[in-house]
Amino acid sequence: MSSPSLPVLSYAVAKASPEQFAQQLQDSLSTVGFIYLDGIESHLPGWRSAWDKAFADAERFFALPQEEKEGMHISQSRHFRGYSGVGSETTQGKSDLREQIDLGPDSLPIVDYPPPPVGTPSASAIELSLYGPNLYPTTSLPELETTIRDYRALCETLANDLIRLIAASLTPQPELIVDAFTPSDASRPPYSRMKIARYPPVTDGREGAGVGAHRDGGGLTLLAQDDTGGLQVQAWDGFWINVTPRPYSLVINVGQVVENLSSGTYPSTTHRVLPTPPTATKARLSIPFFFCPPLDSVLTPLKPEQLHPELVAAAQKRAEVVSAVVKGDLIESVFGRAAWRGMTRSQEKTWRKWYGPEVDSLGGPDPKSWVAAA
Ligand SMILES: O=C(O)CCC(=O)C(=O)O
Ligand SMILES: [Fe+2]
Repeated sequence: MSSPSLPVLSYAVAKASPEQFAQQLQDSLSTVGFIYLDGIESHLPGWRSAWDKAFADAERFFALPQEEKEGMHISQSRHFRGYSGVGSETTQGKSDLREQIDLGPDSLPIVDYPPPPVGTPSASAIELSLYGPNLYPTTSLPELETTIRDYRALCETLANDLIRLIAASLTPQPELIVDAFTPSDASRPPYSRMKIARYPPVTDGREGAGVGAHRDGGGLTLLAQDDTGGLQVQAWDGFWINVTPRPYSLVINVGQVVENLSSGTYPSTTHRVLPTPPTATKARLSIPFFFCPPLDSVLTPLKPEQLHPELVAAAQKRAEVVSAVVKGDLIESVFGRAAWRGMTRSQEKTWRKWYGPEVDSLGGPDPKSWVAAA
């Protein structure tokens, strides 16, 4: 018996026949919640070379001496940008066995935090402090910055296209979804984060996952992975499906923003990354891009009468989903609140250094939302 796999959709079909593609999106996103997207290069020239460059430069970055990587450590950034070593990020309270660079839209900070005393005009919401500049290895690997910017720009183009197609597959009024991703003010861009991650072979007997079971908190995740494997998706019956690598294809899933906007029609599916085994000949590399709304975006779920009727009928017949992760742990009506909680709980040390419970009652660890990973 062959093992289950994810649906494979094609960007060429999205371009040539959007209605057929919308049907495929409905079928896959209302069930398993993850797809492969093939055929990107044909409609996004430069995709393969940007992919190759991103992975080659990622490998070079991680091969730098540890002190150089630590020189751009995330704890130096009150905007949570930069490098963190193996075991320092947590998912559901457990350390992840990967090292990574956290990146986001590269902008000037737009708020001071802690805010000036009450009554001063610039007092602002704490989650807006997620906007700020990225950290790059400017002396040891200066080309990484351009590589990341180029790769990121292609992901943005693709994600803007996909969110329109996903919106059209959900509702006759797609603008109700698309508008949530559209900034009302240029200083508050879509808060699309990105990571460059390396999962080394675990040779010291350390227990744990590459990344523990979780549901993504953003809008759409566009994941590029090398040929190692290790990503698994939890099907509705609880079984884990291996997401076998496909060269130059993205693995795409919806996060809790789209789950929320779609009133649960497209659920955010639980997934995890297994630790890279000690027998692996090299580390696994992956580059997830998390397409998100601006931090001040207010999310209004679609009402049943705004959805395509066939989706409502399908949802009524659906069985209960088995998952290792509590549902809706990052659903908030203002997107930035969820982004803040997600970021501060996975990088607690950086949160304590710059903010901490005295000034911030919203962030940090949130054990109430964890359940034991299955
Ligand atoms: O590295 C991967 O394959 C997936 C990582 C992931 O799920 C995440 O960072 O949210
Ligand atoms: Fe994820």
